[in-house]
Order: sequence, then structure tokens, then C-alpha cells
Amino acid sequence: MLKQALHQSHYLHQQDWSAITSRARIGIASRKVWSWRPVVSMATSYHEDVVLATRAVRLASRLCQSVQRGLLKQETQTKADKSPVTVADYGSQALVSWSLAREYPSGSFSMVAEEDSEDLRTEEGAPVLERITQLVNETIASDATLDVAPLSKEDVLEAIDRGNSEGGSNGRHWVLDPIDGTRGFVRGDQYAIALGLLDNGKVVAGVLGCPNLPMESIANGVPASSNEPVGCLFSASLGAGATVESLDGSVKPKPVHVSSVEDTTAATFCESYESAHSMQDLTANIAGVLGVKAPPVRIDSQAKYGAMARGDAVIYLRFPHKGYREKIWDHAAGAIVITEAGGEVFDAAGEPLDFSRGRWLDLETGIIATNKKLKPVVLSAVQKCLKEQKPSAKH
Ligand SMILES: Nc1ncnc2c1ncn2[C@@H]1O[C@H](COP(=O)(O)OS(=O)(=O)O)[C@@H](OP(=O)(O)O)[C@H]1O
Ligand SMILES: [Mg+2]
Ligand SMILES: [Mg+2]
Ligand SMILES: [Mg+2]
Repeated sequence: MLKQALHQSHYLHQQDWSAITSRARIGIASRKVWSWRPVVSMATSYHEDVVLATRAVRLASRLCQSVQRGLLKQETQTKADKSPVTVADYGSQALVSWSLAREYPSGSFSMVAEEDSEDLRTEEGAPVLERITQLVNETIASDATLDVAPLSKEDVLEAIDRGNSEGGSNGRHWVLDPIDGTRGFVRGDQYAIALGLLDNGKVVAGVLGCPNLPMESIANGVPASSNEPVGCLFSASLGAGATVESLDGSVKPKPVHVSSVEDTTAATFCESYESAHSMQDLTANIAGVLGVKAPPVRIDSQAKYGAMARGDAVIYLRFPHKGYREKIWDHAAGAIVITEAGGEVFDAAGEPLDFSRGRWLDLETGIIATNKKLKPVVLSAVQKCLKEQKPSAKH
């Protein structure tokens, strides 16, 4: 029952983040403090933060991959019990949080993350917490570079709740979506572990782990087979560009750039796989106005931003149904990967996304990404179609 409830909470229920007041503190001693800087300056390098983020995302990716494999096997053997998804969301958040926080002096670490431990602290949550703790410890033990004592259940709960920061325009805050694209994860499709870093309200670094995204282009759909590995890790930091490498480390980082296509009739666009997440009739209209001929590339999660950053698609269109509020963890890492790859991410007013307002993004209808050359023409098509749009039936 709890598993079902926890599972449903991922789909149906937005947490009231303002109600979260606990300030969990980590008891793990800091080993080394990397680049602890209070303000953004042009000279600031976030390379060391990217190194930490990459390590954390790789660790969490391993847990997610293992749970997804089990989930798929289980689905073919029994009826779909989707509880492992919840286990993976929590486990991923615990691992990223634990991995990052041990590098900071106690009390100085701040993270805005999607999940919290409320349900796990109930009596019904006990077996789920047990399983998460087991998965977290198995993942840590499988990493030869980590020689640490196993985490207790309380350590895991604290690690999860370290994501309770409100973020904002002051100081440094990590921003985490432990599994972005939960529905894709359940289906066995695309998902991402998305980790960004805010410094005084600006996204300054981001890492996207995309375990099911092939290193080969998906411009023509996900290739059925490929000589290149499956599993990408995109990273970016302010002024340093964006790179892709394989998640398993077999392909070293190489720079990525957004597509340089300037003719919209030759452009492709990507959008959410789930029609509930974006008005696909509106995006079809926009594509029509632009003369885009190719069908949309529909994939789950911020894997879209990664794919776009390396030119697999030229335009990303996202128009949630009326009333939906975007959260910062759904875009922070992806946005910097795109901007550092030479693209732009903006709302329907043409403004860049503002990550300094707390856990939510306040924006003018929709999120659009494309290259700098195409921005004006795409924006004008978006504004034209929004003006002509009939009121949305879905709320
Ligand atoms: N109604 C609605 N409208 C818009 N967006 C929504 C909506 N509901 C959820 N979400 C958020 O979408 C996140 C998944 O990203 P995508 O929409 O890019 O993926 S998908 O292709 O639709 O699967 C997804 O992230 P995760 O919860 O981390 O999976 C949600 O934050
Ligand atoms: Mg979710
Ligand atoms: Mg998400
Ligand atoms: Mg998520």
C-alpha cells in the first residue's frame, strides 16, 4: 500500500515545499573543501564543482541503472509493481547528497532537490527505507575509490532531507532532480540524473547523467544498435563550454555545440514524450509556422537538453498545460549545458530563465531552446501561435 502510495505521489502530488521546515545536518566529516567561494566573478572557475558533481551523478546513475534493470525484469515476470521507482528516486538523491556534502564543512552545504523523506519516516515506510539503505550501501561498496563505513538508515534519511533548501538569489545551492523523467524510467526509456549549481541565483555548473541515451546521435530516433556505448554524461560550467563523455568512462569528454542550422525548414525539434507535460498541438502549430518538416523527437527528461546540446535536434519546445508551475531542478542542469554549448534557453517573452526565485521558476508561458541565430524567428512563431491559441482544455 505504501509502495503504491509512494509511487502515486510521484505522479499526482506536488509537495508543499514551504511546509518543509526541518534542517537536517550531516554528521559526516568533511574530507576536503573544494572551491568554496561566496560570490560569482568573471574569473571564477567551477571546474572543481563539475568534478564533484560528475562523481556524484555517476554514483547515482549506477544505482538507477541497477534498479531499472530489476524493474524491467520484474515487469516481464509479474504485474507492474512500480515501487522500485520510488526506491531509485530516493536512493539517487541520498547518494548525490551524501557524495557532495562530505566535501563541505558541516552546516555549509545547501541543496534544492525534488524528494524528501517524510513518507519514509512513517511505520509503513520502514521496509522501503530498508531497501533504499541497502541499495545505497551496495552502490557505495561497488565503488573501489570509496572506502567508508556503511550508511545507517538515519544517515540516508538525513542525506535525502539535505535537499530541503529553498535556494534563492544568495549563496551557493546545488539543484538536484535525482531521476528526471520518472515515467521514462518506468517505461525503460530515457531519464536523467540532473545536478546543477546556483551561485547567487545564476546556474554556474551542471551535469546531466543520461544512462539510456546513446553516445551516437538520436537525430533520427534512438538507434536500434550502435558501436558506441549507451549512457552519456553532459557537463558544463560558466564560460568553460559543454562536453559529453560516456557515463561508463570509456569515451573521454569532447566539446559539444548546438546545431548551426539557420533554415527552419531544415530544423528538427524535440519535446516531451508525455503529452500531459506539453501541449503537443501547440508545438505542432509552431513547427508548422516555422516550416519544420521532420516529425518531433519525443524523449523524456532533460536528456532532451543533452541531445540538443550536441545537435541531435535544433529546437526544444515545452508548453505545459495551464496552471503547471515549473520547478528549478527540471531545468537548471539542462539549461547551462545548452547555453555553454552555444544555445539559448528562454521563455515566451524571450527572457532567460530566472533560477533565483526559490524552488519554482516564474516565467512567461513555456520554455524554448534553440541556437542564437534561430531565436528571433522561433520566438516570433511562438508568440504568433500563442496569440492565436484557443484556451487550453486541460488544466
Ligand atoms: N503536468 C505537467 N506538465 C509539465 N511538466 C510536468 C507535469 N507533470 C510533471 N512534469 C514534469 O516533467 C518532468 C519530466 O520531464 P519531461 O516533461 O521533459 O519528460 S517527458 O518527456 O514528458 O516524460 C517531470 O520530472 P520528474 O518528476 O522528475 O520525472 C516533472 O517535474
Ligand atoms: Mg518526480
Ligand atoms: Mg523532473
Ligand atoms: Mg524527478
